[in-house]
Amino acid sequence: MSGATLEAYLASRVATGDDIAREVAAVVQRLATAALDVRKLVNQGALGTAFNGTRGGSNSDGDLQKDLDVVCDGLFLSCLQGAPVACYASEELDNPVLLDPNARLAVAIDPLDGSSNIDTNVSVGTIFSVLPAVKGPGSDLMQSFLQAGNRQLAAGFFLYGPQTALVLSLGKGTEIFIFSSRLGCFVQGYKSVNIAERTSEFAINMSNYRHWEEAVRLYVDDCLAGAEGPRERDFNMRWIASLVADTYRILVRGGIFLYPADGRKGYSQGRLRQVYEANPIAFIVENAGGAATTSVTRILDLVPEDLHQRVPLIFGSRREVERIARYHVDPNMIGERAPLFGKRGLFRA
Ligand SMILES: O=P(O)(O)OC[C@H]1O[C@](O)(COP(=O)(O)O)[C@@H](O)[C@@H]1O
Ligand SMILES: [Mg+2]
Ligand SMILES: [Mg+2]
Repeated sequence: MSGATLEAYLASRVATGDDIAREVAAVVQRLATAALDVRKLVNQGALGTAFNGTRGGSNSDGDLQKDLDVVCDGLFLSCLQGAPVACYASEELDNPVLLDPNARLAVAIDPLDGSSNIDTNVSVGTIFSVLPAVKGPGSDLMQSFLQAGNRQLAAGFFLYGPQTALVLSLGKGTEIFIFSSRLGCFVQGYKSVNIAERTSEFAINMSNYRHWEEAVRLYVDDCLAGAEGPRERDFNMRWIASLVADTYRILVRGGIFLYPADGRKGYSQGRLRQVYEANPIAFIVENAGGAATTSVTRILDLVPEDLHQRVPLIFGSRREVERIARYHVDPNMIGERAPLFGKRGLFRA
């Protein structure tokens, strides 16, 4: 269904779905409307009022909050007033907010992902996850967000880049919509996304090399060794430091992304947050034929214990994700490099 507007796409999905599908579609529409307001703010750059400031505050994760982080959070929260959403959780808020106690959905958001990049005019985005709200005696708002990612009903992200895009999965495939300023709405830009199984491109923040565990270092060493190494081909590297932009690239041309745990203080579980970053990205990636793990465990099977919990995140081309798992569990992939070089060749992807 390439070329369909977001509205037509959602209507076609609602026609074959149930009531909850209709409610999810309504939420996506509202988020899309708020995203266009965010797009305007991002486009204004330093000429706008919400752009350059930092409130001097930090969110519950200790990250410095930019004014734009907080403004975007407010826009998404207010667009969900009156929507079929029971509760809202955000990177920028310590605790979830109650919206409609009778509603059946919960929405978790990273209102502005990659916000450390906004001053440098690099693409940033908004990541969202839609879950069934947990109801019942004794349940509190937090429980709706402490569900495994495999319970998600929908996930997506908006990318405010050279094109404003919406990447969306309702659980059967992943679609990319691009904002058409001519039509004033999102229009499907590609046929359903399918991440190439194999890749020769990796994305990782190389400056953390000395902090990684050995398995990650060896994997990257083997990529860097290129045609002369055990992979017998050259690898390219990209790191935008904006999860949404790195994910978009991988969806469009394949690749592998790693934000592993490392030895720095506060990074024993990596950097990215499970509920509103890793889970929605993993849902999108799996629905596009890729894989997402902590290195060995599937992200979508993990039950978060805390709203702002971090998790190591590795995702992208399926064969490459599987290969990285082997560096963590297969002794033949680790150990003395020289004698095992030939042996590791047995595992060439
Ligand atoms: O600066 P680092 O350590 O490379 O981390 C970059 C990562 O941090 C993030 O910016 C974290 O997201 P926020 O900007 O929402 O805090 C990701 O988008 C990106 O992948
Ligand atoms: Mg983020
Ligand atoms: Mg953010």
